[in-house]
Amino acid sequence: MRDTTSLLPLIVRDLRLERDGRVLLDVPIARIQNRQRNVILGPNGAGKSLFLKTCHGLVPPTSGSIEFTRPASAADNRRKQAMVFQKPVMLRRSVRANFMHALAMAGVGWRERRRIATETMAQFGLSSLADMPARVLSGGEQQRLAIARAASLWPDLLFLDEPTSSLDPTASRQIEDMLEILHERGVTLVLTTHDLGLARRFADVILFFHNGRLVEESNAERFFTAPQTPEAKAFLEHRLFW
Ligand SMILES: Nc1ncnc2c1ncn2[C@@H]1O[C@H](COP(=O)(O)OP(=O)(O)OP(=O)(O)O)[C@@H](O)[C@H]1O
Repeated sequence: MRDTTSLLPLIVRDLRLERDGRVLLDVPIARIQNRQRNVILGPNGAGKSLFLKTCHGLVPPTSGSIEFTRPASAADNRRKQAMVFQKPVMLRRSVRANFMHALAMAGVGWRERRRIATETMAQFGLSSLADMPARVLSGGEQQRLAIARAASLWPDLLFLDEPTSSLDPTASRQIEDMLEILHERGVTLVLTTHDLGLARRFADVILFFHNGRLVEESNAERFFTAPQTPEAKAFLEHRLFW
């Protein structure tokens, strides 16, 4: 049963990430609200992936804070947020075993692991692949497995780095359908993408980055119809380069 006590909103304040004298991230304030579909846009090298990894706790910032409004224990925090990487990491085992391993790592008992794995595979159309070695799946199937595996404990917050990159239109649509299911089940989503079609269809909120700076955080409809900054306007007109 999903725990309905959310950690969110997540508030980012005065976040800076510097490496070798270069400012890679500069985010005075950002808010990830409960149950929203947040899409991070920006040109190559804008800092989108770094922002995700920093919010997820994988990259420590140079300064600033990233805080959940309702802080939980460290163990709860780990269980309540998950991240799917651009290149999914698959164990050299079956699809089912990939689920079982992830659930074991999260401290779920054996009987419960089997039940959750079976249910999650059924929910996301992966049952017929259960005994296939995960490494031989197509790119689209691997991405579906990676998302379903991360979602199997129904985290509060799921970060996804370019979940549809290098997928064909059908596989991309399957991923989008999965994301809609997660949204409907109350998972807050934060994803990066270069697919403006996906962003227009899917996003509630856009966080637009340029040169490491969060230039605009806005309701998605407003972002696409009336961008507030010259950078966002240029980006939407395909005129913004690094
Ligand atoms: N560990 C690191 N150390 C130093 N610089 C880094 C590190 N990781 C990323 N960078 C630099 O930070 C900048 C932002 O990288 P990031 O991967 O976040 O961009 P992005 O917006 O996700 O780009 P893309 O759309 O091309 O994936 C880049 O200039 C990159 O070279």
